[in-house]
Amino acid sequence: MSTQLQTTVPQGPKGSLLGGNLMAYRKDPLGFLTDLQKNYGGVAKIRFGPQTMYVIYDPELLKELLITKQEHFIKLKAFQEARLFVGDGVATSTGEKHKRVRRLIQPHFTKAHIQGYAKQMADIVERELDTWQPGSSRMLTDDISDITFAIIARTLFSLEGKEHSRSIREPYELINRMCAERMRSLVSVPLFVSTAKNRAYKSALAALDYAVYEIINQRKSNPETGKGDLLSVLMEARNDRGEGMTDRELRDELMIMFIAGHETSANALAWAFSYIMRNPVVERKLYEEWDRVLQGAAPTEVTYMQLTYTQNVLWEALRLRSPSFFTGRSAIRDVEIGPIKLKKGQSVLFSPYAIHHNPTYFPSPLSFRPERFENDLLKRIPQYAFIPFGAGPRGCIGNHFAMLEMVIALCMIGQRYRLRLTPGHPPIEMEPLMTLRPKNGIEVVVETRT
Ligand code: HEM
Repeated sequence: MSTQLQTTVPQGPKGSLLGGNLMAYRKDPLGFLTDLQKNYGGVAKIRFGPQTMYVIYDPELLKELLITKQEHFIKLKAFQEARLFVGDGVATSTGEKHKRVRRLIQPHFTKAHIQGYAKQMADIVERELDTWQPGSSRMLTDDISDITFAIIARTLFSLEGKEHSRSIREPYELINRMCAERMRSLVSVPLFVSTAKNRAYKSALAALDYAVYEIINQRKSNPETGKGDLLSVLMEARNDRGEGMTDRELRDELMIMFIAGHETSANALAWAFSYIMRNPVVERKLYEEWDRVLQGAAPTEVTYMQLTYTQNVLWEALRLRSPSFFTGRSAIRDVEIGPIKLKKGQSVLFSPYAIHHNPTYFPSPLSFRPERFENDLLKRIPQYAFIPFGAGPRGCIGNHFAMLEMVIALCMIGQRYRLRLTPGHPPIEMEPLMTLRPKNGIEVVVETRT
């Protein structure tokens, strides 16, 4: 496998006459993206229908794409499909609009600011755990999504209670599935055509809109609630002409925060537990660290720093099961990335999932070994060889937030309960939708930790 900056003209698998490589991708997206790296090295050329694209694995080429030449690109055109429901918020917008909103919300995501959320995060986890009964079985994936959703709702938007979680997460389930399906199709039936699927999709979209506009309207009638939170910052912001955001713009920013902010962390945590439950040695080391560092207390922004093994467990779960398993960029003008000569409009994909399976940087890539992150692994491998949160000006704004909440939730669940897969649980398979989630969820039996 190539680890040098690739200079030869990119090659790729031969596909079918009409669809190119799309069928192979649709059949097994993760296998397809991983095999390309094995077979073609640092960059591969593929074709989805009429569109020729490139998939980058080489860390140096990634640096060009995401950092040094990033101004020549916008977010992947295929994500237009996601725009139907997330709209034009910070994760999908381009140019000046993106820069303005990112600048506006960035202060809420600095390490220093995030630390102030630790107590609220811990309170939310505690409240959830109080409802768990030892000996009962639970759908862990749902519980964790409830926790990460409640954390976003409380810390960024000062919202309490579970009704927001239900009113947003339920319609999102269907939208997530359909959106992923539509993104993988060469041709989707336009939404204005009244098919049963389209009707279900549109009604889920309407439910999602209703829930988010309700939150905005409630805040408008009670502007004093949540002073200084992200919602108030968005509502008080004014552009150069002194104009505030429209309701639609507010809706788009809230939607992206709810979706990007809860699902990714929930999946990463669920994957982490799936590995811990199957690795008694890892579990013992975690217990040892929690007992030593926390001595029964909830993690805080201070003890977080000392929970290094816990962080490594999460890094390793993020490596093996990167929730954001693929993403990409589309060129807004002709541009070269290493050996790739891109025409305006052409797209480049990259897959954190596949990149993290490169044995050059991660020997025995399929093994769950948190210890590999010890002794500053991330300083010993190329900078863009490990990118669960992406990189550059379009990299994840919530990376510190996510790490803090995941450490807090992992510790607090594990301090109180030992989780076991329910007897006869089927193997946990991966389901690559908008993010990489455990297919059919993970059901566990909750045992009191002795
Ligand atoms: C384990 C958890 C998370 C993972 C793995 C993750 C991963 C990512 C990745 C890979 C990107 C960049 C996509 C690209 O380059 O095309 C991204 C962007 C983004 N993430 Fe996260 N994320 C996580 C948690 C969060 C949280 C907690 C929030 C908010 C509280 C958040 C908000 C965002 C936003 C707004 C963007 C778009 C940034 C922009 O385009 O300027 N993420 N995330």
